[in-house]
Amino acid sequence: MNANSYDNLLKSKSRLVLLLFLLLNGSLAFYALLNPLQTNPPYTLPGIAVLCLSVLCGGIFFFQKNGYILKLNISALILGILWAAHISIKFAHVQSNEHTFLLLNLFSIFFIGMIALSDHFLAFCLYALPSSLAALYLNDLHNISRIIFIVVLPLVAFSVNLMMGRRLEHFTRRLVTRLEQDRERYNDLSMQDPLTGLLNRRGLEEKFSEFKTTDTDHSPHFVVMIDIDHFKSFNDRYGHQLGDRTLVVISSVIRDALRGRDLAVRYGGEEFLLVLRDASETLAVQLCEHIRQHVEKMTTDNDIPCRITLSAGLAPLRRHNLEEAITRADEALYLSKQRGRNIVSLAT
Ligand SMILES: Nc1nc2c(ncn2[C@@H]2O[C@H](COP(=O)(O)OP(=O)(O)OP(=O)(O)O)[C@@H](O)[C@H]2O)c(=O)[nH]1
Repeated sequence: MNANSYDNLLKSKSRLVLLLFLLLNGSLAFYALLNPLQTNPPYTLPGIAVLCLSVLCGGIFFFQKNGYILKLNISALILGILWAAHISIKFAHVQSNEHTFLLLNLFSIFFIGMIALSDHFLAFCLYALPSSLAALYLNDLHNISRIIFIVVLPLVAFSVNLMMGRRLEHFTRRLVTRLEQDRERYNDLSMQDPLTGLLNRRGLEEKFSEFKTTDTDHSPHFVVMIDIDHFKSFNDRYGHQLGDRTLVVISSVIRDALRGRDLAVRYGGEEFLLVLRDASETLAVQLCEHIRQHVEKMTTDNDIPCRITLSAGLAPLRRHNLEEAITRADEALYLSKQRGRNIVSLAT
């Protein structure tokens, strides 16, 4: 669930409202044909138009994907005018109980409006206004208090409902955005090594699978394994805390040396893995050498009490086969250790 899916939810709600509105109007028009309130004439042209329009628009809008609110407002206005015309034509032939006839018709219109358009104030007004005005005009303002009561009561309920709905929507939208941000933050944190801030193994998996799907060119990539030399003795001599500090400093040297597109991972305790993207062999070796020399030259400026070195092994990444490249880089790293450490070796 994210802000986008929340918007989609609101969109599908508007679609349902539009279809429900047309269904209710079509049903009322159909019922009025079968069982007219006033049988002379049994049906009117606007009444038939309401039925045909509701069925036709319902069928068309069912398959459309956008613009539901605009369609709802336009449908509300057209159907509202047609109902007003229907009421006026029928009223001309009413012999008795004119007031009841008008009130019952108005009641039907407001009933549909309240059910289908309770979240759409403009559509409700466009729909209900023509019949209300027609009823006031036809009634010579006789029953004005009743008609106003029928009109005003829903409007008050509407305003309260709308206000609550808006607040709820605002709150939900903020909540969804906040949850989405938190999810991203926790996702980032779960991919990060807390000590060094580099990616952890989960981060490597995630970023590497992204890289695999977006990598379209066939430039060479390299995988590098880096291991701090004699780190056990360092820890034993200077303590774990200083060992941790050294890991942090070396991590920042690595981070500074890499380009934005490369990946730096704390792969094990004192072991780092790099994925160098779009890098030639020369560039990959140069980058590793730069890191090695920088660490070697680190002095007490970095609070490191003695000279510390690291060894590295690198191997080309072929066909996105990370496991194979790691194995080969590991072998090259082993070679560097065997050759006396503080060396960068390329897999043969
Ligand atoms: N301070 C600190 N030490 C760590 C951490 N993770 C691993 N280590 C230490 O790193 C040392 C790794 O030692 P070894 O694997 O024996 O290797 P080494 O002493 O570096 O020797 P070579 O790799 O052969 O040069 C161990 O003593 C671990 O305790 C950490 O997060 N902080």
